Amino acid sequence: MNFADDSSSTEKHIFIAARQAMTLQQLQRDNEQRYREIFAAAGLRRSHLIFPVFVSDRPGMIESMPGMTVTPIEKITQHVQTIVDSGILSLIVFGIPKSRDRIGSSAFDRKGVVQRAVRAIKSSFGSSVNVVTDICVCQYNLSGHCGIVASGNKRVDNDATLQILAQVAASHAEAGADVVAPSSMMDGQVRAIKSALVGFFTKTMILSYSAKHASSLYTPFRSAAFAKMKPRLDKSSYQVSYANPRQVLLEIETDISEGADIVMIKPALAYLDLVRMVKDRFCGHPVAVQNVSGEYAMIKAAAMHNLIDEEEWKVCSIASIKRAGADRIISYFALDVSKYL
Ligand SMILES: NCc1[nH]cc(CCC(=O)O)c1CC(=O)O
Repeated sequence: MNFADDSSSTEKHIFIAARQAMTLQQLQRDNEQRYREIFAAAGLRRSHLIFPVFVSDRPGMIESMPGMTVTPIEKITQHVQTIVDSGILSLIVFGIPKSRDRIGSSAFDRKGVVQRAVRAIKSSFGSSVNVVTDICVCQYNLSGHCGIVASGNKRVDNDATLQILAQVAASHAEAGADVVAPSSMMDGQVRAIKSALVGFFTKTMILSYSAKHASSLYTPFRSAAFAKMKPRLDKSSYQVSYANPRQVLLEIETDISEGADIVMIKPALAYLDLVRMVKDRFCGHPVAVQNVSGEYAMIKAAAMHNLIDEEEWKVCSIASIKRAGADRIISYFALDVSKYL
């Protein structure tokens, strides 16, 4: 085509539009290539990723986490199929029960929401899907704390909670969970769960949320899971302080000695030095990292305001978690980024 001054302006516009379209396509291809290279350089594979699944009897969108949904039990198989189709074969199940009581008894009910979901997933997918379940009572009890609050005072009763956590873990293992993941930060939680599993569910692994820091970054999760309750509960009496990295090492050491197959550090991004430290100190013991709801929401919110490039930050943050040494990464972005792997 000749674009000397005498050519019509329509022709010029068509040419410019075509060039822009090509550039965009090209740009997308270049970016895709760049994201693939970032992941390859970090050594990330799909098998490192674990995708979170919220199950409930009441479905819905999660307002605080745009793009995330709560899946009703009857649609769980369909939902897991989309995850499997993306090549992600591990998921972690979070339950949102219908009702709460003082001790969180729906958490260990054989017909509880997580137990039913795990049975459904396992009966459709068998061993081709690796199912991790979150073991805690905060979604199930009246206080919203991760332990049972003794009647009469406001304190979490660590030892009374251990028995309940053991029951929850056994009920999940019985339903078919491959990995149980205690997230309540009660002292002795791994030992209590191990003794409930031993002799019955010998293949069930324990992924302990060993170093779960007290953080406002769980707020979007809590807004989803705690409905009308205060999403900003102070859990600092049992979760780790950011000011105390030595405590992280002690928690990890204790959990490994109690039998944790995998230990976890969370949140992810401001804690990656600890991941490396733990990998080095504990002879490469498997470490998982949870890229939490607030980390997801920060990227989503900034991108919605056109302040950052969402795709680039999903990719770079996940790559950095891998580079720090994480063997497993639980992330709400897992499904989105799987196309670059
Ligand atoms: N104890 C349950 C649990 N398991 C994981 C998260 C947070 C996960 C996230 O923010 O993505 C929580 C909430 C909490 O501790 O208050």
